[in-house]
Amino acid sequence: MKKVVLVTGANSGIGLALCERLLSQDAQVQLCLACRNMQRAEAARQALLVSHPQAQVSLLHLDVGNMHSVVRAAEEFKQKYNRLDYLYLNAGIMPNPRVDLKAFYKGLFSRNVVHMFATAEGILTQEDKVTPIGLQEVFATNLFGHFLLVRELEPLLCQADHNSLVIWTSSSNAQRTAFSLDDIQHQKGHEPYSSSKYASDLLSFALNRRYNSRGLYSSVICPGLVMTNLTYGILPSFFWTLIMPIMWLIRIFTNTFTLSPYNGAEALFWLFMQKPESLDPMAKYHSLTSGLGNNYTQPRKSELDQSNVTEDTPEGEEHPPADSENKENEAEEVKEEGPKEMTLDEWKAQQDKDRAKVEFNIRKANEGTDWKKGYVLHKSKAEDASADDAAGDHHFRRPANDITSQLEINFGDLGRPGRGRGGPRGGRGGRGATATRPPRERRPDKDTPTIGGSHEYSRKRHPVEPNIPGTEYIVTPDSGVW
Ligand SMILES: NC(=O)C1=CN([C@@H]2O[C@H](COP(=O)(O)OP(=O)(O)OC[C@H]3O[C@@H](n4cnc5c(N)ncnc54)[C@H](OP(=O)(O)O)[C@@H]3O)[C@@H](O)[C@H]2O)C=CC1
Ligand SMILES: CC(C)CCC[C@@H](C)[C@H]1CC[C@H]2C3=C(CC[C@]12C)[C@@]1(C)CCC(=O)[C@@H](C)[C@@H]1CC3
Repeated sequence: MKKVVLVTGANSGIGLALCERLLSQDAQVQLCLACRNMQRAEAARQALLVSHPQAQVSLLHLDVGNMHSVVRAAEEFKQKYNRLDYLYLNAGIMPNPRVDLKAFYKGLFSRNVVHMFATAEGILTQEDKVTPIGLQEVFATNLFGHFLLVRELEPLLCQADHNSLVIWTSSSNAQRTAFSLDDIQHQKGHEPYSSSKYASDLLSFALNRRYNSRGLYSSVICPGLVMTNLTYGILPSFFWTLIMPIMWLIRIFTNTFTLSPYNGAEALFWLFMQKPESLDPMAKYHSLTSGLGNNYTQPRKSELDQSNVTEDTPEGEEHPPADSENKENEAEEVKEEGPKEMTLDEWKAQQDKDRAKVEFNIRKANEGTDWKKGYVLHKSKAEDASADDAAGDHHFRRPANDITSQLEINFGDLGRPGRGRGGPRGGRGGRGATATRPPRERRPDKDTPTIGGSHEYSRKRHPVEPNIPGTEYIVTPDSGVW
């Protein structure tokens, strides 16, 4: 069966490099480039066809920051394809970035210098703006549009005969301190990028909890520091070229300086070759490049749980390069971690120790929430057919200082036009779920009848009550999300 892969933000940078690598790996793959600018998209398609003339590459017009566009694009995609194996949520923006030179200079002479270069923590700010429907642009683009896309493509992602993987291009810049449930779109602060990336990590965790039983898995990656249009927005490209020797030098100390889009796409590409059910829902998969230029992927404990962090950062579980060219990874390079990093194995061991504490920390999602402060992102006329995600809950051990326990993520079902969920049922076999994943169970089909063309968007923010039938995407400052 030919795999169908959808990549957002595929016309440049890491997204385009990923497409190139996917086609080199699997000539049969059906690739769909989802881009907001069709000229740039066509140029990317042509570039891919030069090196892979037989490739099946289609274009999809998608402005992921525009919710109308997302719904339209999803409909178009569903008309064209009847499956979706990999959904790469890669498009992202960092508008008007500024480096705080004072903090940078201070960081240079502190013991956190490597951590600073790996994460840009505390030295990078942005100026955000508001979209026509009243969302913050960074959150709309990096998070909401992608989440809506997942929901709209649910019938293709949740099919009985195969598992699917949603992959978020997150960042090591995702910081818990930048995210607040009291300011869910980071309207008040100056780190919307970091905040939105942290929120995508949270959302990926929630998607796993909700959807693993239906064959949909979600992972987050960090591509490292990569020279793309995004970084050329921070410093001009000639400056980056000028300091490239310094960057190579820094790479000896931090393997997060992947620098080229090819290297940055390593973890995205590596995930393409994994069984979705074998992945760790709490890990962030990092593209890393050693001082000698070798690529590899390493899962690290995500920022979702930063409690119990030690100063020492021994080497973590490390995966070999996804391509055959790079054969050796150096052991010494993993010492570069900053003080907040912890390897996955170390973290798992720590979590096992703290399990009793963890269980005390779980509280009801709805506790103490003020639903009057919520507002509707997207309304549909569909009935909310018992959006109960409790079934999968106990399979996911919650982190010790679990912020996800404070989130209510409303996964009210969308009414589905036409095809409906499922496909041929049963008969997969062979793929055993791992200890970190719930066993896949088929639920009775809860879809409501066709509602084609019935999506409505609220231009105003309406206060809402929780779980109102027919209300789909809810943002509440206190209780979370959608
Ligand atoms: N470069 C880096 O060092 C790092 C990047 N990342 C993440 O990697 C991802 C890819 O970025 P990168 O390749 O670096 O940068 P690029 O700017 O090269 O790529 C971003 C892509 O996203 C697209 N995009 C932006 N906004 C929208 C939108 N509203 N609708 C549809 N597409 C959109 C861009 O399209 P267009 O060409 O039309 O603008 C472009 O194709 C981002 O999510 C970024 O946050 C994470 C960590 C580090
Ligand atoms: C001499 C130098 C190399 C000067 C560069 C200083 C800064 C401009 C960079 C230091 C760390 C970099 C960094 C990012 C941007 C540029 C720096 C702040 C990112 C925030 C880019 C986007 C991401 O998502 C992160 C993973 C990057 C982390 C490191």
